[in-house]
Amino acid sequence: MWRRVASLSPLVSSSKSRLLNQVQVAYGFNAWQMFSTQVLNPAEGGVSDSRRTPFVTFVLGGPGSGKGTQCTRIVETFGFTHLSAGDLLRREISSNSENGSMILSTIKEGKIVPSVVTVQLIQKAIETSDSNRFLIDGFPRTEENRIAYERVIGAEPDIVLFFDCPEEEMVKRVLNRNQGRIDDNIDTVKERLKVFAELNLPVIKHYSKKGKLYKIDGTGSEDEIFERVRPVFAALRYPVLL
Ligand SMILES: Nc1ncnc2c1ncn2[C@@H]1O[C@H](COP(=O)(O)OP(=O)(O)OP(=O)(O)O)[C@@H](O)[C@H]1O
Ligand SMILES: Nc1ccn([C@@H]2O[C@H](COP(=O)(O)O)[C@@H](O)[C@H]2O)c(=O)n1
Ligand SMILES: [Mg+2]
Repeated sequence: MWRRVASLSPLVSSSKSRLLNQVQVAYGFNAWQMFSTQVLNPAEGGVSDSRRTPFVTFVLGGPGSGKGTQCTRIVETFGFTHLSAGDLLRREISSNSENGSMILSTIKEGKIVPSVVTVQLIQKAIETSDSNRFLIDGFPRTEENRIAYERVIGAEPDIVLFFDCPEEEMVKRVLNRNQGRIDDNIDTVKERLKVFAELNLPVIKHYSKKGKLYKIDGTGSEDEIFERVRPVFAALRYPVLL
């Protein structure tokens, strides 16, 4: 089960990552399936068939549309694990990783970090988590992000939330955020809005065509918005860890 993943030693855990990478490079294979059936074989006390893939929700919307705020509410009410792509990237900057300076300048400019970096961070966060239901916030930002994730993880998201909010309101929220983010300034926000329209809207359209998209009106108070989100999760059936 997923619990076993978290209890693996760092050594075994990184061997598992290497194995998944080798498998996907060599065979373009569904990495989750390989992991479940061969590394965590149910016969050896591993994950059961019904729970072998986590339930994944992508949470999308423009800068300041309220993704992070609503994810916190979903976590409190429905027990999901929140993975913010932006937070994972900011953590890389703070930990002085080899990609830190590239990530910093990309975020400052409001551009998109190469998928290979972001997908690897998400993959690691999922694999080292105890949870089997995730909110992946602020990802995928581009078609390149989406395709890289689906290739590496070997699965599509189960559902996609899109917080639809007018630009004027998003700019107001970002400029009032006051959390010391280097990208919360008018020049970067303008660029982020442009990037959102050009690169993220096609991803949203893709999932809409697939029938996976839940478009939520992102205006009004946080409570009002959450009351629009609640029925989406209340109606879901997802695996429960025993
Ligand atoms: N419904 C709302 N009304 C007013 N302010 C809000 C609302 N929802 C969130 N905010 C505030 O707006 C700011 C941006 O919200 P949040 O960080 O959740 O957006 P986000 O979509 O995650 O943005 P980003 O993509 O920049 O990370 C925060 O300061 C938050 O407290
Ligand atoms: N998939 C992603 C997500 C984020 N970024 C970069 O981080 C910035 C902040 O992201 P938030 O979700 O916290 O708003 C974003 O503007 C990008 O520069 C990314 O490259 N790829
Ligand atoms: Mg956010």
